[in-house]
Amino acid sequence: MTPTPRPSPDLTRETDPAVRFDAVGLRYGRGPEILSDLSFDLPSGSFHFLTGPSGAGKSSLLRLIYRDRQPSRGLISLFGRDTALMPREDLPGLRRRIGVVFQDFRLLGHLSVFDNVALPLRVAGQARASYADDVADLLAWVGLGERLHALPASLSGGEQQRAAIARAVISRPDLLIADEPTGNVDPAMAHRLLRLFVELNRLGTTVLIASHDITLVRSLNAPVLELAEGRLVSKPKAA
Ligand SMILES: Nc1ncnc2c1ncn2[C@@H]1O[C@H](COP(=O)(O)OP(=O)(O)OP(=O)(O)O)[C@@H](O)[C@H]1O
Repeated sequence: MTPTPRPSPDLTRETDPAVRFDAVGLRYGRGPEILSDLSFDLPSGSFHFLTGPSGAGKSSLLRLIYRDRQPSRGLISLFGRDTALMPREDLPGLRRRIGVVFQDFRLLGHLSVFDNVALPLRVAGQARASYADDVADLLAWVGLGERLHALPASLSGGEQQRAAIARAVISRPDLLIADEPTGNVDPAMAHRLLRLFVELNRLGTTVLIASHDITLVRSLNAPVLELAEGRLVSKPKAA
């Protein structure tokens, strides 16, 4: 992957974890608590998997990290800052530091694959000439070199997923969170995408990958956060 500049000034102290959950709980509306007593750190520069059966709360935990939801109780810090105390106007800057691969991809339907992937760089104010080659190279790497000008609706599910991954990693975010990022691709492509995440991590990005593909999870010797019925049943000793 071709390095591109980080999108925002990094005010994080080296000792701050990228993510800290302290006794976090979440309920949707008046429903039951679907995440309970979550306490863990993702140290800056670490690589973790998040596993658990369907419905265990993986997507909900990721939603809390990118602040799509606020916890019903407990504290969440990102890059050393308590998110509950963060002014609303700081939220876009925070989100620019986080690359997200959504389970439903969320590509913009009116933009080409190229323009979807280039979006984080455009938003960060970079000129097209400075990123065009990087975007094309990355898309070729994920097997979409022939689909640069296609609209998302004309892509298969696996192709959309790969475009979504390319968009999440293109700006080398400080933190990458990915929700079942290999759910729609064959095993060979899944391992290729995993290599991309490992390379991104090697370049300094903190990575959290939610997956219930145990074969994939075991293919790396990375620490695992395991959820069952909304509780962490195992977490790495250092966390
Ligand atoms: N918007 C919502 N409103 C109410 N309940 C929700 C909402 N989203 C998720 N839930 C409930 O929260 C629980 C956890 O769901 P979540 O999608 O986080 O699990 P998951 O581990 O990601 O599952 P999967 O692997 O199937 O994606 C489930 O019981 C689900 O029904």
